[in-house]
Amino acid sequence: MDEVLMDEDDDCPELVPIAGNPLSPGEQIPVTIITGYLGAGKTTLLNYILTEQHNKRIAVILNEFGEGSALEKSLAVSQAGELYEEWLELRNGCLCCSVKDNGLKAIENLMQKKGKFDYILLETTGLADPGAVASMFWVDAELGSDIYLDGIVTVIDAKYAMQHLTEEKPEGLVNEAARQIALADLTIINKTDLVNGEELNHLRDTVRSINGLVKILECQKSRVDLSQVLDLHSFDNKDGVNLAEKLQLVKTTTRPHLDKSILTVTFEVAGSLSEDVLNVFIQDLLWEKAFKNQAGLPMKVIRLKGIVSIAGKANQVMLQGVHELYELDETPQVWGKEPRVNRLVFIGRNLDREILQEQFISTVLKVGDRN
Ligand SMILES: Nc1nc2c(ncn2[C@@H]2O[C@H](COP(=O)(O)OP(=O)(O)OP(=O)(O)O)[C@@H](O)[C@H]2O)c(=O)[nH]1
Repeated sequence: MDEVLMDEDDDCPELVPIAGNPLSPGEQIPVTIITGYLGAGKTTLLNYILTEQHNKRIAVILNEFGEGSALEKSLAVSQAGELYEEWLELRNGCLCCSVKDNGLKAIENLMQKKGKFDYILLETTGLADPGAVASMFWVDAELGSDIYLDGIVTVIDAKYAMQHLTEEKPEGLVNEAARQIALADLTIINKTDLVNGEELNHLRDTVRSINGLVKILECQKSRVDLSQVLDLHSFDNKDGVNLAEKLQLVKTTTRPHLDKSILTVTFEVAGSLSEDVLNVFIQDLLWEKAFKNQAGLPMKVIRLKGIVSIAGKANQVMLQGVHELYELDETPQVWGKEPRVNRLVFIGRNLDREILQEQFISTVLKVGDRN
Protein backbone atom coordinates (compact mmCIF):
# COMPACT_ATOMS: atom_id res chain seq x y z
CA MET A 1 0.00 0.00 0.00
CA ASP A 2 2.95 2.33 0.31
CA GLU A 3 3.72 2.01 -3.37
CA VAL A 4 1.21 4.41 -4.71
CA LEU A 5 2.36 6.04 -7.91
CA MET A 6 1.02 9.50 -8.17
CA ASP A 7 1.92 12.99 -9.06
CA GLU A 8 1.62 15.20 -6.03
CA ASP A 9 -0.26 18.02 -7.71
CA ASP A 10 -2.52 15.92 -9.83
CA ASP A 11 -5.49 13.93 -8.68
CA CYS A 12 -5.29 11.82 -11.84
CA PRO A 13 -1.81 10.37 -11.51
CA GLU A 14 0.53 9.64 -14.41
CA LEU A 15 0.07 6.12 -15.59
CA VAL A 16 2.57 3.35 -15.75
CA PRO A 17 2.27 0.84 -18.59
CA ILE A 18 0.07 -2.02 -17.52
CA ALA A 19 -0.32 -5.39 -19.13
CA GLY A 20 -3.82 -6.22 -20.30
CA ASN A 21 -6.01 -5.58 -23.27
CA PRO A 22 -7.49 -2.17 -23.74
CA LEU A 23 -11.27 -2.08 -23.89
CA SER A 24 -12.74 -2.26 -27.32
CA PRO A 25 -15.17 0.53 -28.18
CA GLY A 26 -18.64 0.04 -26.77
CA GLU A 27 -17.49 -2.60 -24.32
CA GLN A 28 -19.17 -2.25 -20.96
CA ILE A 29 -17.35 -2.27 -17.63
CA PRO A 30 -18.68 -4.62 -14.96
CA VAL A 31 -19.46 -3.28 -11.48
CA THR A 32 -19.51 -5.52 -8.42
CA ILE A 33 -21.12 -4.18 -5.27
CA ILE A 34 -19.37 -5.32 -2.09
CA THR A 35 -21.56 -5.17 0.95
CA GLY A 36 -21.64 -6.69 4.42
CA TYR A 37 -22.35 -5.82 8.00
CA LEU A 38 -20.04 -3.56 10.01
CA GLY A 39 -16.69 -5.20 10.60
CA ALA A 40 -17.38 -8.26 8.44
CA GLY A 41 -14.20 -7.88 6.38
CA LYS A 42 -15.07 -5.71 3.37
CA THR A 43 -12.02 -3.47 3.69
CA THR A 44 -9.84 -6.53 4.27
CA LEU A 45 -11.19 -7.95 1.01
CA LEU A 46 -10.50 -4.76 -0.90
CA ASN A 47 -7.02 -4.46 0.62
CA TYR A 48 -6.36 -8.00 -0.50
CA ILE A 49 -7.55 -7.28 -4.02
CA LEU A 50 -5.57 -4.07 -4.23
CA THR A 51 -2.29 -5.61 -3.13
CA GLU A 52 -2.46 -8.98 -4.92
CA GLN A 53 -1.03 -9.46 -8.39
CA HIS A 54 -3.92 -10.56 -10.57
CA ASN A 55 -3.39 -8.92 -13.95
CA LYS A 56 -6.64 -7.09 -13.66
CA ARG A 57 -6.99 -3.34 -13.66
CA ILE A 58 -9.63 -2.88 -11.01
CA ALA A 59 -10.99 0.46 -9.91
CA VAL A 60 -12.10 0.35 -6.30
CA ILE A 61 -14.50 2.87 -4.82
CA LEU A 62 -14.69 3.02 -1.06
CA ASN A 63 -17.42 5.11 0.40
CA GLU A 64 -16.60 5.01 4.03
CA PHE A 65 -13.69 5.81 6.24
CA GLY A 66 -12.73 4.06 9.41
CA GLU A 67 -9.64 4.21 11.55
CA GLY A 68 -6.56 2.16 11.49
CA SER A 69 -6.42 0.36 8.19
CA ALA A 70 -3.34 0.84 6.06
CA LEU A 71 -5.50 1.25 3.01
CA GLU A 72 -7.64 3.86 4.60
CA LYS A 73 -4.63 5.75 5.89
CA SER A 74 -3.00 5.76 2.49
CA LEU A 75 -6.19 7.12 1.00
CA ALA A 76 -6.93 9.74 3.57
CA VAL A 77 -5.30 12.49 1.60
CA SER A 78 -6.24 15.64 3.38
CA GLN A 79 -6.54 19.12 2.01
CA ALA A 80 -7.26 21.80 4.58
CA GLY A 81 -8.29 18.98 6.89
CA GLU A 82 -11.00 17.75 4.54
CA LEU A 83 -11.16 14.38 2.85
CA TYR A 84 -11.73 14.73 -0.85
CA GLU A 85 -12.16 12.44 -3.76
CA GLU A 86 -8.84 11.32 -5.13
CA TRP A 87 -7.98 8.60 -7.57
CA LEU A 88 -4.78 6.78 -6.80
CA GLU A 89 -3.06 4.34 -9.06
CA LEU A 90 -1.44 1.35 -7.43
CA ARG A 91 1.49 -0.75 -8.60
CA ASN A 92 -0.62 -3.69 -9.65
CA GLY A 93 -2.64 -1.51 -12.01
CA CYS A 94 -5.57 -0.97 -9.69
CA LEU A 95 -7.14 2.42 -9.27
CA CYS A 96 -8.52 3.40 -5.93
CA CYS A 97 -10.77 6.17 -4.74
CA SER A 98 -12.54 7.10 -1.54
CA VAL A 99 -15.81 8.97 -1.49
CA LYS A 100 -18.32 9.87 1.15
CA ASP A 101 -21.50 9.60 -0.88
CA ASN A 102 -23.04 6.50 -2.37
CA GLY A 103 -20.32 6.20 -4.95
CA LEU A 104 -22.32 6.93 -8.08
CA LYS A 105 -20.75 10.34 -8.58
CA ALA A 106 -17.38 8.67 -8.23
CA ILE A 107 -18.30 6.24 -10.98
CA GLU A 108 -19.22 9.11 -13.25
CA ASN A 109 -15.83 10.70 -12.58
CA LEU A 110 -14.16 7.37 -13.00
CA MET A 111 -15.65 6.93 -16.45
CA GLN A 112 -13.64 9.97 -17.58
CA LYS A 113 -10.58 7.80 -17.02
CA LYS A 114 -11.95 5.11 -19.32
CA GLY A 115 -9.37 2.74 -20.70
CA LYS A 116 -7.32 2.77 -17.50
CA PHE A 117 -9.29 0.03 -15.82
CA ASP A 118 -11.56 -2.83 -16.78
CA TYR A 119 -13.47 -3.58 -13.62
CA ILE A 120 -15.15 -1.57 -10.85
CA LEU A 121 -15.64 -2.66 -7.25
CA LEU A 122 -17.94 -0.51 -5.17
CA GLU A 123 -17.98 -0.95 -1.41
CA THR A 124 -21.15 0.14 0.33
CA THR A 125 -21.26 1.19 3.97
CA GLY A 126 -22.00 -1.54 6.48
CA LEU A 127 -25.61 -0.54 7.06
CA ALA A 128 -26.47 0.43 3.51
CA ASP A 129 -29.17 -1.29 1.54
CA PRO A 130 -27.24 -2.69 -1.42
CA GLY A 131 -30.55 -3.02 -3.27
CA ALA A 132 -30.87 0.75 -3.45
CA VAL A 133 -27.39 1.03 -4.97
CA ALA A 134 -28.07 -1.86 -7.35
CA SER A 135 -31.34 -0.27 -8.42
CA MET A 136 -29.54 2.90 -9.37
CA PHE A 137 -27.51 1.05 -11.96
CA TRP A 138 -30.69 -0.15 -13.58
CA VAL A 139 -32.33 3.24 -13.77
CA ASP A 140 -29.37 5.42 -14.62
CA ALA A 141 -29.44 5.01 -18.36
CA GLU A 142 -26.47 7.29 -18.88
CA LEU A 143 -24.25 5.17 -16.69
CA GLY A 144 -25.88 2.08 -18.07
CA SER A 145 -24.34 2.64 -21.46
CA ASP A 146 -20.82 2.40 -20.04
CA ILE A 147 -21.15 -0.06 -17.17
CA TYR A 148 -23.28 -2.95 -16.06
CA LEU A 149 -24.04 -4.52 -12.70
CA ASP A 150 -22.19 -7.83 -12.49
CA GLY A 151 -23.20 -8.94 -9.02
CA ILE A 152 -23.71 -8.21 -5.36
CA VAL A 153 -21.17 -9.77 -3.00
CA THR A 154 -21.94 -9.88 0.72
CA VAL A 155 -19.14 -10.45 3.24
CA ILE A 156 -20.37 -12.21 6.39
CA ASP A 157 -18.69 -12.27 9.79
CA ALA A 158 -18.65 -15.94 10.83
CA LYS A 159 -18.41 -15.00 14.49
CA TYR A 160 -21.11 -12.34 14.79
CA ALA A 161 -23.47 -12.95 11.87
CA MET A 162 -25.94 -15.08 13.84
CA GLN A 163 -26.13 -12.36 16.47
CA HIS A 164 -26.85 -9.73 13.82
CA LEU A 165 -29.36 -11.96 12.07
CA THR A 166 -31.34 -12.70 15.21
CA GLU A 167 -31.46 -9.10 16.37
CA GLU A 168 -35.07 -8.08 16.99
CA LYS A 169 -36.11 -5.16 14.83
CA PRO A 170 -39.05 -2.87 15.51
CA GLU A 171 -42.17 -4.00 13.65
CA GLY A 172 -41.94 -3.28 9.95
CA LEU A 173 -38.17 -2.83 9.83
CA VAL A 174 -35.98 -5.24 7.93
CA ASN A 175 -32.92 -6.74 9.54
CA GLU A 176 -30.07 -5.22 7.48
CA ALA A 177 -27.81 -8.23 7.84
CA ALA A 178 -30.54 -10.50 6.47
CA ARG A 179 -31.36 -8.13 3.64
CA GLN A 180 -27.71 -8.02 2.58
CA ILE A 181 -27.74 -11.81 2.34
CA ALA A 182 -31.11 -11.80 0.54
CA LEU A 183 -29.72 -9.54 -2.17
CA ALA A 184 -26.40 -11.30 -2.58
CA ASP A 185 -25.36 -13.26 -5.63
CA LEU A 186 -22.30 -14.45 -3.71
CA THR A 187 -21.68 -14.55 0.04
CA ILE A 188 -18.23 -14.79 1.57
CA ILE A 189 -18.32 -16.21 5.08
CA ASN A 190 -15.18 -14.63 6.53
CA LYS A 191 -13.33 -15.14 9.84
CA THR A 192 -13.84 -18.91 9.87
CA ASP A 193 -10.90 -19.07 12.31
CA LEU A 194 -13.20 -17.69 15.01
CA VAL A 195 -15.87 -20.43 14.92
CA ASN A 196 -16.04 -24.20 15.23
CA GLY A 197 -17.45 -26.59 12.63
CA GLU A 198 -20.88 -26.74 14.21
CA GLU A 199 -21.25 -22.97 14.33
CA LEU A 200 -20.12 -22.73 10.73
CA ASN A 201 -22.67 -25.36 9.62
CA HIS A 202 -25.44 -23.52 11.42
CA LEU A 203 -24.49 -20.21 9.81
CA ARG A 204 -24.24 -21.80 6.37
CA ASP A 205 -27.72 -23.33 6.77
CA THR A 206 -29.10 -20.00 7.89
CA VAL A 207 -27.59 -18.17 4.92
CA ARG A 208 -29.02 -20.84 2.61
CA SER A 209 -32.47 -20.59 4.20
CA ILE A 210 -32.54 -16.83 3.64
CA ASN A 211 -31.24 -17.01 0.08
CA GLY A 212 -31.67 -20.34 -1.66
CA LEU A 213 -29.89 -19.07 -4.77
CA VAL A 214 -26.71 -17.68 -3.33
CA LYS A 215 -23.24 -19.13 -3.78
CA ILE A 216 -21.29 -19.42 -0.52
CA LEU A 217 -17.50 -19.18 -0.11
CA GLU A 218 -15.74 -19.58 3.22
CA CYS A 219 -12.41 -18.00 4.12
CA GLN A 220 -10.16 -16.17 6.53
CA LYS A 221 -8.90 -12.63 6.12
CA SER A 222 -11.19 -12.30 3.09
CA ARG A 223 -8.74 -14.34 1.01
CA VAL A 224 -10.85 -15.71 -1.79
CA ASP A 225 -10.20 -16.79 -5.33
CA LEU A 226 -11.01 -13.64 -7.30
CA SER A 227 -12.25 -15.62 -10.27
CA GLN A 228 -15.14 -16.74 -8.04
CA VAL A 229 -16.01 -13.16 -7.12
CA LEU A 230 -15.74 -11.33 -10.43
CA ASP A 231 -17.60 -11.79 -13.73
CA LEU A 232 -20.62 -13.46 -12.19
CA HIS A 233 -23.02 -12.01 -14.81
CA SER A 234 -25.77 -12.24 -12.23
CA PHE A 235 -28.04 -9.69 -13.87
CA ASP A 236 -27.60 -10.30 -17.56
CA ASN A 237 -28.72 -13.06 -19.84
CA LYS A 238 -25.20 -14.41 -20.41
CA ASP A 239 -25.89 -16.45 -17.31
CA GLY A 240 -29.22 -17.71 -18.69
CA VAL A 241 -28.24 -21.36 -18.97
CA ASN A 242 -26.59 -21.40 -15.55
CA LEU A 243 -29.58 -19.72 -14.01
CA ALA A 244 -32.01 -22.23 -15.50
CA GLU A 245 -29.94 -25.06 -13.97
CA LYS A 246 -29.59 -23.27 -10.66
CA LEU A 247 -33.29 -22.56 -10.36
CA GLN A 248 -34.04 -26.27 -10.61
CA LEU A 249 -31.97 -26.91 -7.50
CA VAL A 250 -33.50 -24.20 -5.34
CA LYS A 251 -35.86 -25.36 -2.62
CA THR A 252 -38.47 -23.42 -0.74
CA THR A 253 -37.34 -22.75 2.81
CA THR A 254 -39.41 -25.22 4.78
CA ARG A 255 -38.77 -23.92 8.24
CA PRO A 256 -37.97 -20.25 8.56
CA HIS A 257 -34.73 -19.81 10.51
CA LEU A 258 -36.37 -16.97 12.37
CA ASP A 259 -39.91 -15.86 12.76
CA LYS A 260 -40.94 -13.06 10.38
CA SER A 261 -37.67 -13.71 8.60
CA ILE A 262 -36.56 -13.32 5.04
CA LEU A 263 -36.75 -16.60 3.20
CA THR A 264 -36.73 -18.19 -0.23
CA VAL A 265 -39.79 -19.49 -2.00
CA THR A 266 -39.80 -21.23 -5.37
CA PHE A 267 -42.23 -22.97 -7.69
CA GLU A 268 -42.56 -24.11 -11.25
CA VAL A 269 -45.58 -24.08 -13.48
CA ALA A 270 -45.81 -25.57 -16.98
CA GLY A 271 -47.10 -23.57 -19.93
CA SER A 272 -46.58 -20.24 -21.67
CA LEU A 273 -47.47 -16.78 -20.47
CA SER A 274 -48.81 -13.62 -21.96
CA GLU A 275 -46.18 -10.96 -21.35
CA ASP A 276 -48.78 -8.32 -20.55
CA VAL A 277 -50.46 -10.39 -17.90
CA LEU A 278 -47.11 -11.46 -16.47
CA ASN A 279 -46.32 -7.77 -16.05
CA VAL A 280 -49.57 -7.30 -14.16
CA PHE A 281 -48.70 -10.17 -11.80
CA ILE A 282 -45.20 -8.83 -11.12
CA GLN A 283 -46.40 -5.28 -10.63
CA ASP A 284 -49.17 -6.39 -8.27
CA LEU A 285 -46.54 -8.24 -6.27
CA LEU A 286 -43.66 -5.75 -6.31
CA TRP A 287 -45.42 -2.40 -6.59
CA GLU A 288 -48.91 -2.83 -5.17
CA LYS A 289 -47.93 -5.39 -2.48
CA ALA A 290 -51.29 -6.87 -3.37
CA PHE A 291 -50.62 -10.43 -2.20
CA LYS A 292 -50.99 -11.31 1.45
CA ASN A 293 -49.90 -14.39 3.36
CA GLN A 294 -52.19 -16.47 5.60
CA ALA A 295 -51.66 -14.07 8.47
CA GLY A 296 -52.86 -11.20 6.26
CA LEU A 297 -49.37 -9.65 6.00
CA PRO A 298 -48.33 -8.23 2.62
CA MET A 299 -45.66 -10.23 0.82
CA LYS A 300 -42.51 -8.17 0.27
CA VAL A 301 -40.04 -9.35 -2.33
CA ILE A 302 -36.42 -8.23 -2.09
CA ARG A 303 -34.97 -10.33 -4.90
CA LEU A 304 -36.70 -12.14 -7.72
CA LYS A 305 -35.30 -14.42 -10.41
CA GLY A 306 -36.89 -16.64 -12.94
CA ILE A 307 -36.89 -18.26 -16.32
CA VAL A 308 -40.25 -17.97 -18.04
CA SER A 309 -41.84 -18.97 -21.30
CA ILE A 310 -43.57 -16.13 -23.13
CA ALA A 311 -46.21 -17.20 -25.65
CA GLY A 312 -44.93 -16.81 -29.20
CA LYS A 313 -41.25 -16.52 -28.21
CA ALA A 314 -38.85 -19.26 -29.18
CA ASN A 315 -36.24 -18.25 -26.56
CA GLN A 316 -36.31 -18.51 -22.81
CA VAL A 317 -36.90 -15.23 -21.02
CA MET A 318 -35.07 -14.27 -17.83
CA LEU A 319 -36.88 -12.39 -15.09
CA GLN A 320 -34.81 -10.32 -12.66
CA GLY A 321 -36.04 -8.12 -9.85
CA VAL A 322 -34.50 -6.09 -7.02
CA HIS A 323 -37.00 -4.46 -4.69
CA GLU A 324 -39.49 -2.69 -6.97
CA LEU A 325 -37.47 -2.82 -10.17
CA TYR A 326 -37.65 -5.73 -12.54
CA GLU A 327 -36.62 -6.67 -16.02
CA LEU A 328 -37.65 -9.30 -18.55
CA ASP A 329 -34.83 -10.18 -20.87
CA GLU A 330 -34.75 -12.72 -23.67
CA THR A 331 -31.86 -15.19 -23.30
CA PRO A 332 -29.96 -16.86 -26.16
CA GLN A 333 -31.35 -20.18 -24.93
CA VAL A 334 -34.03 -21.66 -27.23
CA TRP A 335 -36.79 -23.85 -25.77
CA GLY A 336 -36.35 -27.48 -26.79
CA LYS A 337 -38.93 -30.15 -27.52
CA GLU A 338 -39.64 -30.79 -23.84
CA PRO A 339 -42.66 -29.02 -22.29
CA ARG A 340 -42.00 -25.41 -21.36
CA VAL A 341 -41.74 -24.69 -17.66
CA ASN A 342 -41.74 -21.36 -15.79
CA ARG A 343 -39.47 -21.41 -12.77
CA LEU A 344 -39.56 -18.56 -10.30
CA VAL A 345 -37.59 -17.85 -7.14
CA PHE A 346 -38.68 -15.17 -4.69
CA ILE A 347 -36.61 -13.96 -1.73
CA GLY A 348 -38.38 -11.75 0.75
CA ARG A 349 -40.62 -11.45 3.79
CA ASN A 350 -44.06 -12.83 4.59
CA LEU A 351 -43.88 -15.07 1.55
CA ASP A 352 -46.25 -18.02 1.23
CA ARG A 353 -45.40 -20.40 -1.57
CA GLU A 354 -48.87 -21.82 -2.11
CA ILE A 355 -50.62 -18.48 -2.23
CA LEU A 356 -47.99 -17.07 -4.60
CA GLN A 357 -48.26 -20.05 -6.90
CA GLU A 358 -52.08 -19.88 -6.92
CA GLN A 359 -51.94 -16.19 -7.72
CA PHE A 360 -49.44 -16.84 -10.48
CA ILE A 361 -51.54 -19.57 -12.05
CA SER A 362 -54.81 -17.70 -11.82
CA THR A 363 -53.31 -14.45 -13.10
CA VAL A 364 -50.94 -15.35 -15.83
CA LEU A 365 -51.33 -18.74 -17.30
CA LYS A 366 -52.90 -18.80 -20.70
CA VAL A 367 -54.22 -22.34 -20.75
CA GLY A 368 -54.61 -22.21 -24.54
CA ASP A 369 -50.83 -21.80 -24.93
CA ARG A 370 -49.89 -24.91 -23.01
CA ASN A 371 -47.63 -27.12 -25.00
N1 LIG B 1 -9.88 -13.18 13.29
C1 LIG B 1 -10.09 -12.67 12.07
N2 LIG B 1 -10.16 -11.33 11.94
C2 LIG B 1 -10.39 -10.81 10.72
C3 LIG B 1 -10.54 -11.64 9.58
N3 LIG B 1 -10.77 -10.86 8.51
C4 LIG B 1 -10.75 -9.58 8.95
N4 LIG B 1 -10.53 -9.54 10.29
C5 LIG B 1 -10.45 -8.35 11.15
O1 LIG B 1 -11.76 -7.84 11.36
C6 LIG B 1 -11.72 -6.42 11.52
C7 LIG B 1 -12.74 -5.76 10.59
O2 LIG B 1 -12.37 -5.97 9.25
P1 LIG B 1 -12.68 -4.90 8.12
O3 LIG B 1 -12.13 -5.43 6.84
O4 LIG B 1 -12.25 -3.53 8.53
O5 LIG B 1 -14.26 -4.95 8.08
P2 LIG B 1 -15.28 -3.99 7.28
O6 LIG B 1 -16.40 -4.86 6.85
O7 LIG B 1 -14.57 -3.23 6.23
O8 LIG B 1 -15.74 -3.01 8.43
P3 LIG B 1 -16.57 -1.64 8.31
O9 LIG B 1 -15.89 -0.84 7.24
O10 LIG B 1 -16.44 -1.05 9.67
O11 LIG B 1 -17.96 -2.01 7.98
C8 LIG B 1 -10.29 -6.01 11.24
O12 LIG B 1 -9.64 -5.80 12.46
C9 LIG B 1 -9.71 -7.20 10.49
O13 LIG B 1 -8.31 -7.33 10.69
C10 LIG B 1 -10.45 -13.08 9.75
O14 LIG B 1 -10.60 -13.88 8.84
N5 LIG B 1 -10.24 -13.51 11.03
